[in-house]
Amino acid sequence: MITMIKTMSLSPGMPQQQPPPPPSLPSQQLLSTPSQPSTTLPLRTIPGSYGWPMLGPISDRLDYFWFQGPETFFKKRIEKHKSTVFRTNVPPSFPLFLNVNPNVVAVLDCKSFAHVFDMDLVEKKNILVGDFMPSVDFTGGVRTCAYLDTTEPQHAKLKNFAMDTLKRSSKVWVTELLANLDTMCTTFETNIAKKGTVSYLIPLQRCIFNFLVKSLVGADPATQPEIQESGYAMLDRWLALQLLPTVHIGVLQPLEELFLHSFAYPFVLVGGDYKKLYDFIETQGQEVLQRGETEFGLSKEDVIHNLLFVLGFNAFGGFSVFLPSLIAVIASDKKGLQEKLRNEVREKIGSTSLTFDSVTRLDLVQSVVYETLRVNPPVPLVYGRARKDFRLGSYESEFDIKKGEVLCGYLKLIMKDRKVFSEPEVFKPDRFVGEGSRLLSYLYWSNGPQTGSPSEHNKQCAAKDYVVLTASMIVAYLFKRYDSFVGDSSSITAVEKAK
Ligand code: HEM
Repeated sequence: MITMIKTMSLSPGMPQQQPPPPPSLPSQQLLSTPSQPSTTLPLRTIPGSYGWPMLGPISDRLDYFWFQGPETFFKKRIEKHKSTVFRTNVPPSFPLFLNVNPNVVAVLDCKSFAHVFDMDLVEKKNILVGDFMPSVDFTGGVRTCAYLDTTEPQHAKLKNFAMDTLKRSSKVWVTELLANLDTMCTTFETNIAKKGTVSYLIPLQRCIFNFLVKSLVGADPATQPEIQESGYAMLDRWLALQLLPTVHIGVLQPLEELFLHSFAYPFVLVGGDYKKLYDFIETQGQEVLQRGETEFGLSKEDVIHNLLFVLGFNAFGGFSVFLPSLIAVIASDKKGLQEKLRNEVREKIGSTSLTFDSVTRLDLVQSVVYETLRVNPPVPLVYGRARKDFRLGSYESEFDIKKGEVLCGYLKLIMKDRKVFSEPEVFKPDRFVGEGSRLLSYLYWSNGPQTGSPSEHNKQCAAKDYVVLTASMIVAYLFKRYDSFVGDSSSITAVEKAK
């Protein structure tokens, strides 16, 4: 099986593996363990403020969603405060989010953000998308794994269940992924021949949905035509209603502000869809349900709601955002990247079949996947709440953090940290090849370093390695099938089949 997938257990409360010093940092600036502050850095009051009650949060919200957009919002404040650590508000906020506290301490460099991985310092209860939490009605009244802190006993059970489900699914995962890629490519080849340009977003989502349901649930969507036909769209609607108050769309202002960011939409609008998906898993996922109940001591309801969350939110949601950005990087290339990828795939894989082991030999393919995750992290914001008072260090200063304060990391800027990544704004396909693999300690897309190991004692993505291997396999598949292809993040305009 996959040699990369390790489940090294850390003892409870033990800080996560610390990253080595960034390659471009002089030795006197080595990263100290977050919980052991360096003695040489000056103590500074955290710059920035939350502004007047109500007015501060509204003004920040309008900047974030409308006038600046998230990336400029954070960049401008780094410049203003001359610090990668500062106080600000993040949406959602007033008027109709009265119980949500928008105040956060932004941590926007690799060193200060790494404190969020230290479960001694940071609590992760109900903080997946910030202080705002979508109603538990969306998950059958159950707080699913991603909303649980590591100190809650249910977290260990559910995380172990998720990792076990992934491990067991790995054989089916590959065959199902490849079979569904065949179907998807055949569909859009036919459509390109007819229409010239095709949008691949729906075929791609169908492909992701089918292979994930077969792999994670062990069920065939084809047994229920409505699930096969519309299961992916049901998940899209369910995801959208939960996340709308926090997501920047940037095309409909000011309507977006009034109708999408001002209140939370009720579950009832997608209740029918959710019930259909729940019933499908209950009737078709007997084996995985039984394992959850007998081996992990979970109730049937906990298993189904958590499976649906892992399937729909973590896996389907994550891949639906990530894969179009990966395809866009490759399909829009004009600098010879396709040729290099094609050569690597054909030299190292040739006509042999694709396996998780064989794609780990594709250094450039994997580096392109890592670089896409660095430049376009699919989950851009990660939060944590201080478990106790502690001192947090950036490269230049230290700051006192008080128990209960929320730390907010915007990964798109964190992984462009100049002290770690040279020419951070540039997409360098081979950044992580050879010596560059040292940088994997600073690739944080999974809520932990790429060199770390997800476990019940931390909150790192259970599928950290599966995501990279799956994406690498898709790239390898495309270059076995095509000599080249042209397109962007939503459509393909031309494909040249392998000769
Ligand atoms: C491109 C795809 C994916 C991305 C970008 C992604 C990203 C993430 C991130 C950032 C977190 C941490 C969130 C936080 O605590 O702030 C997370 C957690 C998690 N992910 Fe993924 N994920 C992906 C795919 C998957 C898949 C395929 C699975 C399937 C099992 C999965 C299972 C989980 C679970 C169970 C957690 C919760 C971990 C915990 O509570 O300790 N993810 N994911």
